[in-house]
Amino acid sequence: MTELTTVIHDASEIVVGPGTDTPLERYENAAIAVTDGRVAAIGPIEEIIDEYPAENATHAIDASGQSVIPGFVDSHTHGLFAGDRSDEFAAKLGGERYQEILAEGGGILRTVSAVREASDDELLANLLPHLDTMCAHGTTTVEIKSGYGLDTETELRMLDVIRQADEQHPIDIVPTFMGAHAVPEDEDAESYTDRVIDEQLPAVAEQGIAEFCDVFCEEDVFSVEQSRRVLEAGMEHGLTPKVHAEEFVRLGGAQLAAEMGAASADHLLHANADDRAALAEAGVTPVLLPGTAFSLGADYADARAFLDEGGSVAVATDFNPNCHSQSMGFAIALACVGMEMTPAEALVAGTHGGARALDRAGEAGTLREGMPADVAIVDAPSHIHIPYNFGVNTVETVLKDGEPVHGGQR
Ligand SMILES: N=CN[C@@H](CCC(=O)O)C(=O)O
Ligand SMILES: [Zn+2]
Repeated sequence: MTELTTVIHDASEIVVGPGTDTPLERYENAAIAVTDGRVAAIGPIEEIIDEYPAENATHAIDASGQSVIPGFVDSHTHGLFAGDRSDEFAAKLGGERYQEILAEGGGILRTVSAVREASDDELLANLLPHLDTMCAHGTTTVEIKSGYGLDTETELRMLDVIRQADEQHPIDIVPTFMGAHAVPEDEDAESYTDRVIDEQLPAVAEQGIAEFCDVFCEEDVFSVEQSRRVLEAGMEHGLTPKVHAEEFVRLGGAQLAAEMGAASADHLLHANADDRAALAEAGVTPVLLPGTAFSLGADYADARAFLDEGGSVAVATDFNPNCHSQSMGFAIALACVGMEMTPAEALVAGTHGGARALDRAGEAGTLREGMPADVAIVDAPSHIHIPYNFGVNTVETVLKDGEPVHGGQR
């Protein structure tokens, strides 16, 4: 028998997702009914409430004065880590460069040491509170990468902890293998690339615990050719490619992502018009990470060019020890103020765009009929308040598959 899980009624606004002629399809004075965890009906309240009376629902939520949006899909994080690199944040403010810190064995390599020393239980205990914070800020699906192990044992441990967290926490977690995140201190990039391909990838594939394979295609990290070899090997093992591309210099990662039909190319601070055209042509989702530019003090990616040239983008947090924010609301505020996106464009990029970057456009990021009812309720009358009220969490209640997982009913 169908269960009327939830009815959210009297919302000032309900955001469905991207519109056909408008950036955002939305209803005012609206309601949404959820049966068996999925959106059964959404629209103006008078069209919904007769068929789905709130009093018949397990959860009836009065959202008057509030904006109901799809849960955020945070499509790029390195959210599983150990240690504390806040001192590097201060050093960067004092003029040190990210690449210098990495070349001296800090940065990613410092987190690698901390992760190798941490037990599985400690890693899980680190991750779960971050997931709670993400959830409290409206994220209902998050991608998390490995890549702080850089050896087979620790990469597998990271992916297994990500799997455990996915089982224990209501947020959906999408696992990405990123053995090619940095070159270990005692190795050269070429021989380490061989080890990623010959040792790590087969072990990851055998365990079936990753969906994507990502690589840091960057000057002094992995060359385009090394990145190509890793991603091709990943594809042979059934992992969909993703690329960290053009973050510090324009090396060719975006063109590689286009050539390989990657799910996404991420960062893109130095991408040019040829790169944008190649990504659009190949249907690769550009994932823009304004929090990274903010924390590095770097210039933002040219979101306007991506959008004005007819493409679409995702916006994600890039939560990691170098970019320490779990908040999609803050990423959206930066997307608006730093990258000149409209609040509607930024919201779509943080929901539907993120779902596209994770090959989940049919399962997350919009509130159309039949979709899982992953919902964030913003305690303000419109989605514009998310970036307008920057630095503040405007999300009051979060539902996953129609069930409240954060906040309360009024
Ligand atoms: N740029 C490479 N990787 C991460 C940073 C990871 C770290 O510094 O720990 C990123 O996407 O921003
Ligand atoms: Zn990253």
